[in-house]
Parts: sequence; C-alpha cells; structure tokens
Amino acid sequence: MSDTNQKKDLNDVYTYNSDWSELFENPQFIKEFSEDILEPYIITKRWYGGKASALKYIELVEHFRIEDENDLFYGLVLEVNFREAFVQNYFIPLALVTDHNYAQEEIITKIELNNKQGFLIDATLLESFRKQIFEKIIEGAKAKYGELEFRRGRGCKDYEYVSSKAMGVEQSNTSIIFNDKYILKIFRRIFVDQNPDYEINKYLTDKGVFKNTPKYSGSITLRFSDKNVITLALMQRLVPNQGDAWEYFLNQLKGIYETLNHVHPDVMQLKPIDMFDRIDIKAIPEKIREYVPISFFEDIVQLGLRTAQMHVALGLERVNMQFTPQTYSSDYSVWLKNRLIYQFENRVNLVENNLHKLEGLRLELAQEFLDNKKVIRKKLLDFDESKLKGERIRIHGDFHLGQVLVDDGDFYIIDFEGEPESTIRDRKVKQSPLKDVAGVFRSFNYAVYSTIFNNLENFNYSKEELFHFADVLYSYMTAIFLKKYVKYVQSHNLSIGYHKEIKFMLEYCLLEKAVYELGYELNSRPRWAVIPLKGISKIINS
Ligand SMILES: Nc1ncnc2c1ncn2[C@@H]1O[C@H](COP(=O)(O)OP(=O)(O)O)[C@@H](O)[C@H]1O
Ligand SMILES: O=P(O)(O)O[C@H]1O[C@H](CO)[C@@H](O[C@H]2O[C@H](CO)[C@@H](O)[C@H](O)[C@H]2O)[C@H](O)[C@H]1O
Repeated sequence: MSDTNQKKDLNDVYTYNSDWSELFENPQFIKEFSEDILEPYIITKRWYGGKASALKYIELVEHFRIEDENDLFYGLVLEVNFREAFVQNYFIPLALVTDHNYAQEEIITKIELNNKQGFLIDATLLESFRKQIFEKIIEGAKAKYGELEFRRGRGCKDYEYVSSKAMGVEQSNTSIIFNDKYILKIFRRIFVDQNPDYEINKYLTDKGVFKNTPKYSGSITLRFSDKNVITLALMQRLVPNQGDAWEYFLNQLKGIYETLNHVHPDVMQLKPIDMFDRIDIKAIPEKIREYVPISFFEDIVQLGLRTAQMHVALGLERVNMQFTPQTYSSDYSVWLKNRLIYQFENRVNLVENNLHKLEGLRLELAQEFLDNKKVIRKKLLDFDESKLKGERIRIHGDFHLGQVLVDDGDFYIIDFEGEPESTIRDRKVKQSPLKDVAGVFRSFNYAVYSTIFNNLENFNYSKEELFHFADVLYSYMTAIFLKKYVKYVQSHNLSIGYHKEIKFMLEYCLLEKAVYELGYELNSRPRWAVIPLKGISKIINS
C-alpha cells in the first residue's frame, strides 16, 4: 500500500489506494482510523459514556458489511480502552458519501479513495441505510445476512417501508422512527450478550399481560458464534405521548408550590406521615388537599398500579429461567454487598476529590456524607437474606420518572436497559421489585427538591420551610403510591414479604439508589449532587 498519511486534523483528507468495498482490508486505513480518526469524533458524541475517564486507545475489534444490491455500509464494533484499566464497546454504522450536504457537522473524516473524495459519516444519517435495515427487519421472522440477524417482532404489522426520521431527543443511544409507527433504538454502548431492554421488551410482549409498555416489533443481532451475540438494535411500537412523567410531575409540582406561595400558609404546621406508611387517597388530610389537587394524587395511584402490573408480569414466568422468580440466597447477599461496597467506596473517593469545588449546603452535606462513612457502610452490609421471604425477579433496574411516557393521563414504561454503570451481567441479576419502587421514590424526591432549587428566588419562604414542605409532600406521594402498589402485587401472587420486610427493603434500596445517583451526578452534572446527598442524609438520620 502506498498510502502515506501524516497525523491530520479534522479538515485534512486521509488518502488510500482502496475502494470503499475493500477499505477494511487496508491495514494503513485500519491503523489511522483507530489511532487518529475515531478518538476526536467519538469523544464529542452524546452517546459516548467514557467522558469522565482517560481514553488510552481505541481498537476496531469487528467490522461487518450491511449491504443490499444498491448500497454498502459497514457496522463497526469498537473497543475503547481506558487508562483506569477497563474497556467499553461501542457500535457505529458507517457510510461513505460524496455529497457534502449529507456530511455537514456529522462528518467523521474527509477521505480520498482511489482519487475520489468523499466523507465518512454515521450511516443513521442516510435514508438509504435506514430503509435497508427496516426492510430487513420486516422481511420475515428471522432474516440472516452473514453474522447479522434481523428479526421481525409481534408488534410489527407493516410489510413496506414508508418513511424514516431521527428521533431527535437527548438520549444515550440513537433512535429512528419508521412509518410514524415504530421506534428503532440503535444501541451505542454494546455488550457481548443480549441487551436487557430487548429481553424484557420481548418477554413482556410475548406474555401479553402488561399492556402499558410498547410492543416488541423487531431487533438486529450480531452473532459471533452459537453462544456469543450482541444486540445491536431494538424496534418497538411508538407510544403516542405528551412527554415523560418527569416533565409531567415537575409541571404539576410547580403549580403546587405556586399555590403555596400565593396562599402563604404556615407550612411548618404540616406534618409528614411516617416513611413507608401506606394511606388511601381518601385519607389525605384536608390541610394537604388545600394546596395539592386530588388529581395529582390520582396520577400517583395510577403510576403505582402500572408499576405493580409491570412487576406482576415480570414475576409470572415459571419455565424460562431468565425470568423465573427466585428466593434470596447467601450467594445473592455476597454479590449485592460486594457490588454496593465497591460502588460506595467509589462515591467516597469522588466526593473527596470534589470537596474543594463545593460550597454552602453542598459542602455541608458532602462533609456529613464523609463523616458518616462507617454508618453507611454498616447499613449496606446489614443485609440478611435469611430474614427475607419475598421473591427476586427481573426488574426494570433504572426506574425513574424519565422512563415513563404519559399519554392521556396514563403511564407507559420504557427503557429496560438497566443502570448504565452496571455490567451487563449485574443488570440481569434478579432483584427485589422494591428496588424499582425505590427508584421511582427517589425520582419523586428529585422532583420535589429540584422544583425548589430551580425556583428558589420566586418563593416567599425560607429554604428550611420549603424543604419541610417538600418532605411532607414526598411522604404523601410515597404513601399513596405504596398503598396501591402493595395491594395490587399481593393480590396477584407476587411475594414481596410483609410489612417489616417491605420497610427494610425499601430503606435499603433507597440508600443504594441515592448512593448510585451521587456518582451519576458528580460525573455528569455536579450541581445536582445536592439532591442525592440530601436523600442519603435523610436516610441515615431517620
Ligand atoms: N416506544 C416509544 N414510544 C415513544 N417514544 C419513545 C419510545 N421509546 C423511546 N421513546 C422516546 O425516546 C426517548 C429515549 O428513549 P430511551 O429508551 O430512554 O433511550 P436511551 O436509552 O437512548 O436514553 C424517550 O425519552 C422517549 O421520548
Ligand atoms: O439516562 P438514563 O435514563 O439511563 O438514566 C440516567 O440518567 C438519569 C437522569 O437523566 C438519572 O436519573 C436521576 O435524575 C432524574 C432527574 O433528571 C431523577 O428523576 C432520577 O430519580 C435520578 O435517578 C439516572 O439515575 C441515570 O441512570
């Protein structure tokens, strides 16, 4: 090969004596692509999850052709190696275009192949790519193209490509809408295994008992061998929606705080109810109903019902071992404690490293967190499986209000990928369904507190008064949710234990979740770290 490229910047052209069809046979290209071209490109991408770590090098571990009679694209599996001695895998579908209009800001690099100039871009930007993959998905129950498998799912009712467009929302992956009816999520961070989002979406569709989740409509899988697969994409029905439950509840909460501001009662007179008590909507005291519309609580009851129905469906299986419920065991306890202690030490380290950047309430709470290291560690280690009678099942795993779509006053649950920080194996371990309940409770807590932090200067109350009101409201939200949730699961044969066990589990999972969130926030939006810090403080002082 006579290619002699020096290291270039983004405006330069990489030249090769190869055609597009044999470009990946060219060692010079592979070397420059991995060493020089990919890094500046991927680190700017929203889906790149390694921003908080130091990238060492990128290796192109797999490339495969995605082609039909008209077009050839490549699928690339990258391995990103970090200085901290871990790796992450990413998927990029790659296209070559000659027309500059296709490239615009999304260009990976300029390239010259056998004297013809062009641009390498992400193939999802091209309609020809989107059409090709959709047509392969809808082709039949299972269509094989080399190591690629395209599957048509039960929710797919179409036999023809009509249209496609980018989803165009902030997300960790890349989603495409087809025929205004289906949404195909192309996974960016990939794992050598089936993606839990695919497994759970397909399971729930096959069972057919939980209707408030989109129907599985297809998938794309890369097969290395009989045992090794990577889920590259998941297609499901598009749920008509007016946005997610996070925005929905924030809007309502803003209204509630504004009413409070207007009427100006003495909020310190309002009393929270005991954490994990359950109350019926009819039992909400008049004093609370003066500021909080009943419809707000009705929405929470409905969310409690949908969450319970999701768990009952996930716990129904008696044959497929991926889903059959399990009891608690000493192996599970060892796994849980190891994972949580490791995560906790990581948070301690993160807080210590960031202490000098904090001030005011943030610093106070961070200091309190460090001072209470021993207490928190003890609480995390205080997990005794022999006292637990409930079942462990496959759960959502990263359940928060942003994972719930709102349509016409009802809720639809999406995105079963699990916690982004966990390994793929950990995400598939069966856990207490109450971990999801704790996830949504933490989200309620985020919502009541972020409404205060986002509007502090507009409220005629002191911070202490607002925090007190937030705690009161939060206690009612959780109690109303819990009443519906527990009643439903218990009457549908999902065992979550009795009162003492439920209380222990919720408290344990709330602590676990808040510790997880502390790391998420310090890594991605440090200003928000105050919310999980406050949550942890409440739990250890309760
Ligand atoms: N089935 C669906 N129907 C309608 N909108 C959806 C559906 N799935 C995802 N979305 C939209 O796409 C956004 C991102 O989806 P999500 O599965 O959370 O992706 P990611 O894992 O990449 O963050 C959601 O917040 C929602 O707005
Ligand atoms: O992007 P994902 O949906 O996989 O989840 C991650 O990001 C979430 C934030 O977008 C984060 O959620 C945290 O913030 C929410 C408010 O923005 C709040 O409702 C959640 O309770 C809180 O955990 C989530 O933890 C993280 O995994």
